[in-house]
Amino acid sequence: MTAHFADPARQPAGQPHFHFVNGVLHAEDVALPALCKQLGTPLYVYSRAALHANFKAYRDAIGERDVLVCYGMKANANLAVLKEFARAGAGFDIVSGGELQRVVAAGGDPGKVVFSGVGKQVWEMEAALRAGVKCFNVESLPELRRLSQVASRLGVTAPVSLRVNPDVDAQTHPYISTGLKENKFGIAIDTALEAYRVAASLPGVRVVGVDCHIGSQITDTAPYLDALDKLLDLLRALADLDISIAHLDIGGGLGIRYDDETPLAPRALLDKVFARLDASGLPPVQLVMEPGRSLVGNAGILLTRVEYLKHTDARNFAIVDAAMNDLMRPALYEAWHGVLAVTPRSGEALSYDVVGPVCESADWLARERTLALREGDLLAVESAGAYGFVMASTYNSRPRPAEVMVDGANWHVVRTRDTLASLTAGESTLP
Ligand SMILES: Cc1ncc(COP(=O)(O)O)c(C=O)c1O
Ligand SMILES: N[C@@H](CCCC[NH3+])C(=O)O
Repeated sequence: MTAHFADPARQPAGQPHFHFVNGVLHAEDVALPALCKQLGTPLYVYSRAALHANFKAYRDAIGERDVLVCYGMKANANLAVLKEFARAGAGFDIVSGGELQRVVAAGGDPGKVVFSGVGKQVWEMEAALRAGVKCFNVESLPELRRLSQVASRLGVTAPVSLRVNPDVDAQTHPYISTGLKENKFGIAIDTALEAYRVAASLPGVRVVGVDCHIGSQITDTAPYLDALDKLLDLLRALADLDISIAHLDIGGGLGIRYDDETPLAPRALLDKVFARLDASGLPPVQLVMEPGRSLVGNAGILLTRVEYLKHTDARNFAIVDAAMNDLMRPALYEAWHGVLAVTPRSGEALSYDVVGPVCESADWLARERTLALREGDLLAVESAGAYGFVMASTYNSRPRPAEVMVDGANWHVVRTRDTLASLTAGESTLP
């Protein structure tokens, strides 16, 4: 198929499976206007081929090394997405009992699940122990003690890593940095050895690994390597205490291209990590990774239709039918997402703020974008596959959008739009 880019300067950013064919945006071989006609908007569209291409980038970088990729499923927890990664052999990084339930429902192997999160509840520990997860990434001493008690009561021992907070600056948005000592995550690196001693002494847990995750949307290898050096020192100290470690988990966080960022390719990071491990003089350990965004972010877009064009003295607004409740990242982090006309038109282009119908001034998807628009036009919000639908809410009593997976020339609705009835389900009024 020949792809004709309406505006070669503005192809979908880093999204090879979304492309213009004869001036119309396609997902793989599916023309998006026809899809919207059938399913309505707003609509999340994922490319199956893109998911697999992203996973393959990890596999190719891993080669023959012993690395388990545990998909950080908080980025996109749709069952169809999980199933693709489960079939490809991925494990999962979960942060709740609900995520565990989804992994099982998607056919994932609990034996390849690592359980992260600072606030694990007793029922979640019990469910994970019963399912037989690979490891609990424990984030505090109180959690460690609780886990030991819960496991002892069930007559099992819980496999644990301690999530170490290495106090490195991941140079990312402050809301998505997790490896600084002022962040709530993990156990401070300078107290980690003592925490491992405690772990080794507790009856209900058994130490299997060391874990770390420093943040998200990281585009440089340096913070990872700074953290790794600290973890390797810890491994040496643990070896001196005869505490043996089977795996080292370096977390996720690899950044993607939203605008003009250079993404952090798995190979660029892993080649350097392997070199450090090989030079460390330590016995070989399995490496675990927890990538989320880099597996799904550029495998998805959000389609929306222009309801109104509103021109004021100060601004031109394209008021669209998607809003901050559907894609929260711009409102929450002032995140930049590309916006493309699905069928770009010639004519006068104006600078538009693309905004939704929600009653908040933070309800914008993009600002000051040069677009030639008419009412009824379709827009694609790029790089919406990660932290898109999963963070959607029904604020303003808006049904959450449907999700569709495109596979070549076929597509499948992998989650239907919320019904209006579902918006009042479970509520009752006083007599
Ligand atoms: C513990 C943990 N692992 C993995 C991830 C996935 O991160 P990312 O989507 O940036 O790869 C996150 C989110 O930042 C996380 O908190
Ligand atoms: N929700 C964030 C990422 C959070 C990472 C989870 N620890 C985002 O959209 O960028």
